[in-house]
Amino acid sequence: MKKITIAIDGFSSCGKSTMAKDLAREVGYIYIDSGAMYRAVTLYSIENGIFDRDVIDTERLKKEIKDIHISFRLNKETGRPDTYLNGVNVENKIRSMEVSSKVSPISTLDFVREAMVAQQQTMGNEKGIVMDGRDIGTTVFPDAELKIFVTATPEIRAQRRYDELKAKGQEASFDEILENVKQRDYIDQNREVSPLRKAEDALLLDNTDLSIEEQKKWLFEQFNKVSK
Ligand SMILES: Nc1ncnc2c1ncn2[C@@H]1O[C@H](COP(=O)(O)OP(=O)(O)OP(=O)(O)O)[C@@H](O)[C@H]1O
Ligand SMILES: Nc1ccn([C@@H]2O[C@H](COP(=O)(O)O)[C@@H](O)[C@H]2O)c(=O)n1
Repeated sequence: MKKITIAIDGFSSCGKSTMAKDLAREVGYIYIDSGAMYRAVTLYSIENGIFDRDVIDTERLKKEIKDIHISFRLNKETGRPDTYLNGVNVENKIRSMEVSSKVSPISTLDFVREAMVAQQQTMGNEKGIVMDGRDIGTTVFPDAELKIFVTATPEIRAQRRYDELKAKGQEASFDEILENVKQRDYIDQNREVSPLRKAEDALLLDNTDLSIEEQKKWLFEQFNKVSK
């Protein structure tokens, strides 16, 4: 079977990585969570004083972007890749509400996007990759053989994230999560560089009323059609 490139884009917390990870594991492809890379740059900026409240010192970040090294290593316990920032496992830290509230402004910066896209394209140069994000089908892999664009109502997305955090025993406010989801969607859709949008040749999946199993089955069907 020939190896292909799979791009899964869509709105915040709509299930992109759940679908992408499952498919990658089943078909033996590499899985890359591109959002984790923008989150790692954001964490670096928070930890290194590049933020003054919500203001970003863009000149400093521009100088230091070359010193920000992001990689993924398989976590044997979860069977999933963890994100490393300059050699340190930051998988939990990058999922905090503080990072979530600052990541979209960081992702509007052209030099940040340039650096991330270059690394993502290198990761995918041998195909056999499933990458999820916001601009994978439009900018990172415009020639991907399979492109999916996922959406669901903001309320259901916030509810799923809320349930996830509660199940992990973490403090969570539904209203705060919903506000964050809506705010990130707005910034991601309205930024100048590579705004979030469906690629013309992407298949649209609204999973508001689909279970994880149902969306998984749908994705496998699409994969089987294209990869033959
Ligand atoms: N169809 C579904 N029905 C119910 N829950 C789902 C469904 N798809 C995903 N989920 C759950 O919703 C939550 C968010 O999913 P996931 O992390 O895959 O979204 P994402 O689009 O990758 O998010 P992000 O934009 O933050 O990277 C997870 O808890 C996941 O288990
Ligand atoms: N290709 C991408 C991926 C992500 N972003 C930005 O990062 C934020 C966090 O992403 P998650 O997938 O973890 O939710 C997201 O809201 C975007 O601002 C991006 O710009 N491009």
